[in-house]
Amino acid sequence: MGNEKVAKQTIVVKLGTSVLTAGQASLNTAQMVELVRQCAQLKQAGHQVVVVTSGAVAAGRAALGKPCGHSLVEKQMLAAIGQGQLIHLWQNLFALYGITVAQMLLTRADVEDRSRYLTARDTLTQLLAFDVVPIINENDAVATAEIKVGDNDNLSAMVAILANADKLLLLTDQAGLFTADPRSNPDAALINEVHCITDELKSLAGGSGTALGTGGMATKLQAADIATRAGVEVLIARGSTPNIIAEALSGKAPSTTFVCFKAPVDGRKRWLLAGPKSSGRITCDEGAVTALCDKGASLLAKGIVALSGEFAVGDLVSLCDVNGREFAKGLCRFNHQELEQLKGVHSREFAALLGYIPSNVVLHRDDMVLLGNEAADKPYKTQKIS
Ligand SMILES: Nc1ncnc2c1ncn2[C@@H]1O[C@H](COP(=O)(O)OP(=O)(O)O)[C@@H](O)[C@H]1O
Ligand SMILES: N[C@@H](CCC(=O)OP(=O)(O)O)C(=O)O
Repeated sequence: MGNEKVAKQTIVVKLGTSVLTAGQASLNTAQMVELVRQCAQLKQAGHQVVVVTSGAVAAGRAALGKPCGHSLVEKQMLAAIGQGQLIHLWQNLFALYGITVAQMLLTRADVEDRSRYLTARDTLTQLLAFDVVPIINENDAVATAEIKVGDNDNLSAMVAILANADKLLLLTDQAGLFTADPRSNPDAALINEVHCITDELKSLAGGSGTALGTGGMATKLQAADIATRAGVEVLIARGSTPNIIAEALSGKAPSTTFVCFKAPVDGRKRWLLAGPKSSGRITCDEGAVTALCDKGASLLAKGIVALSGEFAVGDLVSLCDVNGREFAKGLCRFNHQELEQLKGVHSREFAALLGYIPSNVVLHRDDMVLLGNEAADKPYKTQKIS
């Protein structure tokens, strides 16, 4: 950080199991001490820090000392054992720097529901205002399949949106995203800058190469996709590199930066990006895509070509062009049965077809967020690292 004046930023630091265990079966305290020192340095430089921590399952496994953790319920039990140990450790380590920490355990349900999202956001904001470092993990012990995020990469993107963060730093056991998994491809090149998360890029990202990690690079790309769309810059870097937090943020260490071209979105539109899952898909004709993307219009039934999925009034749906590219999402004012009758139809015919007119538009502009994922000519740049 040096002594140079930097604008105060909110930085979310996600610490994967791979970093916290340094490749061993239990938490590596020396590594955690070093990461806390670096977070304290960030705060010293005037930034706000939020930590998204993995490692509860690893800590629980070591504490129990019996072979287990293959089934979901066993993993949940291990997380319940390990979470207490994990937060206790963070609390003691941050206390060495006079920093108070707070624990927040979240599931998808906490961000899906708008009022719960606002509560989590307000708590987080309040903690930061009081100079506390929030330490966040998924509430694994109670996270059923329906409500779990499932991996801390996606969770950290949601947290970055909740915290209105400037940057999300994903620290892992690799220097970033490579053109192939470096564990099995030693010639793989580091991708140092990503401009657009394309299907080609997604195909380069494999799962976790270890028994303890969840999701590998695939979930880190999903996280980068969500966070950059909300205006948060995302970096992936190796957590064990000396002074990595400052070095990655200043662009001095090898890393992958997901450049954010989108202006930050506000309020409800941030929640639309972080919170609800899409329940259906609406395919729009070319005219509708242009009207929505370039002219600030709302979606009319006339521009709908096809639909899929089952959704109720107020559910989140994805809007796609005729090539299947998702370009927006938002809250639909009709259910799927109604829309099946109304697609391609002018609103003046709604009353005759339905017997009532719930709304003249299918998706109002205010309830919609554009994803801005135009195909880029050069989606990424690679770099040789020694
Ligand atoms: N294209 C890729 N570039 C870098 N790492 C990759 C790639 N594909 C898969 N991986 C794997 O992703 C792993 C990191 O993810 P993960 O194990 O989930 O770590 P963490 O616990 O830090 O979230 C790496 O150890 C690597 O084996
Ligand atoms: N919530 C889990 C971690 C889940 C997860 O995504 O792990 P990782 O891929 O190591 O970041 C735990 O605390 O063990």
